[in-house]
Amino acid sequence: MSTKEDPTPPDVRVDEAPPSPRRRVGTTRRMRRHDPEGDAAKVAVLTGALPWLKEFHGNVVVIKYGGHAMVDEDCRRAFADDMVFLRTCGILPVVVHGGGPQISGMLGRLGIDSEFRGGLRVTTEETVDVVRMVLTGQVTPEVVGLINGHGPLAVGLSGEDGGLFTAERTVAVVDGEPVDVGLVGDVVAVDPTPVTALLERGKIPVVATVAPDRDGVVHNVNADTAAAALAVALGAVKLVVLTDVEGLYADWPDRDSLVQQIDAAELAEILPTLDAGMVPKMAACLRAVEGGVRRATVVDGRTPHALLLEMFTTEGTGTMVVPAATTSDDVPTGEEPA
Ligand SMILES: Nc1ncnc2c1ncn2[C@@H]1O[C@H](COP(=O)(O)OP(=O)(O)O)[C@@H](O)[C@H]1O
Ligand SMILES: CC(=O)N[C@@H](CCC(=O)OP(=O)(O)O)C(=O)O
Repeated sequence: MSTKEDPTPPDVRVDEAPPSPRRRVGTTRRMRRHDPEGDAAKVAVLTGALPWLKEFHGNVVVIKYGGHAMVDEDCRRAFADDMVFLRTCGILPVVVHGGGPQISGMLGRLGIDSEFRGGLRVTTEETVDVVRMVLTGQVTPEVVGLINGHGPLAVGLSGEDGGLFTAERTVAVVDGEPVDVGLVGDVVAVDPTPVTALLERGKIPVVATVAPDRDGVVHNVNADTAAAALAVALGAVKLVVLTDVEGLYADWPDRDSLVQQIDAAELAEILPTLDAGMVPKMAACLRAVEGGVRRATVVDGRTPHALLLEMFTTEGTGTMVVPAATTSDDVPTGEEPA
């Protein structure tokens, strides 16, 4: 059966083409198969998203966009679409990007080795120059450009701009022992004004995570760490960390041990046992929920639109960190935006 109103021919998927004007040229009327089950499924997806749209509307969501999640072209485009989707729905996305592989690539081209201890890059004065150059000169403009393919929405800034972040030199923890990793900082103060000013103007802030200490010395800040600090300072309802793995595996690398949900107390307990790569990420999720962010999730950035699936379905995807002693499933709170 066909409907005379529908402009789409049977071999064209509805989501592949924008609506076109109804064409009635000669006998070539565009038709589509009647598909009640398919239509019902689409309606269920859309209506299922409603409580989540209400939950997030008018609220800040911080998205940490990891360097490994930026590599694939389709995923990059999907990421930009998702940011614009959120903004168009009246949600306030703030992007904090990484760029670890991109920094390592540049260091390699310059003949400088990359070394990580406890998940943090050992950072000399020479290294921090390269980190700053790659993050603010290469990765930020690329992410901004991707989003701005949709229109002039994204604006790039770094922890050095407008006093956004103040860093303090930190140490890595390896086998329970503190290890000096050089000019690596933790965020000890956030002035969110540069970000909130952009949000008030309808923009999407895109943040690079180099930051000065109190003496103005620039430090290399892990992007997961910075995203958590910013999410807390902005009173975000959610932190979403896009990475190159499905989520947290309790027994890495056993693929059957993917953790769907974990509370802050349980996470604090297993944190010291995790492999180095995952430590800054899970420590960041813990910091976020302990700082008042309702949910922090680690999502597979290699799957296009995993972020939408995570945010707008009750089943979600990836690993969700919830405040301690949260026993209920993830359901919309029904609270009004802050
Ligand atoms: N328990 C674990 N669960 C999931 N991934 C882990 C775990 N332990 C170590 N990893 C590694 O951590 C990586 C993610 O960290 P990282 O490479 O720093 O990501 P990003 O660049 O997104 O910040 C995964 O690709 C995986 O190889
Ligand atoms: C101190 C430290 O390790 N800084 C990171 C900053 C970039 C980052 O965090 O990038 P991803 O999110 O892609 O890993 C680094 O130099 O690689």
